[in-house]
Amino acid sequence: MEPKAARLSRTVLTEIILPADTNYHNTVFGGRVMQYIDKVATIASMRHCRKSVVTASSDSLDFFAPVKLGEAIQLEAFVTWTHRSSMEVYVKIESENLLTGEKKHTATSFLTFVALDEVGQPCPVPGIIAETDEEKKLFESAEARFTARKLRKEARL
Ligand SMILES: CC(=O)SCCNC(=O)CCNC(=O)[C@H](O)C(C)(C)COP(=O)(O)OP(=O)(O)OC[C@H]1O[C@@H](n2cnc3c(N)ncnc32)[C@H](O)[C@@H]1OP(=O)(O)O
Repeated sequence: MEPKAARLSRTVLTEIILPADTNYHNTVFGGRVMQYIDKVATIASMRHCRKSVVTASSDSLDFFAPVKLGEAIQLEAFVTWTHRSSMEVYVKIESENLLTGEKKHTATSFLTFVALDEVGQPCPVPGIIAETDEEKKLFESAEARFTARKLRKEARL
């Protein structure tokens, strides 16, 4: 199977934060951000493998700054690395004050998706070609994160 460029999986999701998305601080619910993350990362992983996928795991989600009511939230995702059937997806999240244009780095997350065949079994996915400095840095460090996840899974059994 031919490897594919990471850029081909790049996916951007932009939303405006409305009252129904907020907590009593008038900032976005963490759970809503997690929903957006899963959505954008699902699309990125499906763009890479062109198969059905499931979310296998989500690593730690680090919030650096809140997103306020009326601001835009933008999530950018791409596949950083693959193993046999699994794909690591990196998601970078920014907020934007739509009146001033000020942008803030809000959160980052790593998730793992697994491609499934027609009978729901994990199936092979293409490798990744990392081109930009960011893609190369994440590609080179991905195997260590994969190993850490495996150890975490084994420790849970
Ligand atoms: C679309 C949605 O809404 S998804 C909703 C939420 N997600 C789900 O319901 C998924 C539930 N989990 C599952 O279906 C299964 O555990 C699967 C498909 C993720 C893995 O199935 P398993 O029987 O464990 O398969 P297997 O041991 O062969 O592993 C398959 C791959 O999954 C990876 N994997 C399995 N569990 C995890 C995990 N917790 N974290 C990261 N990767 C994992 C393995 O490393 C392996 O990767 P590789 O093929 O690249 O080496």
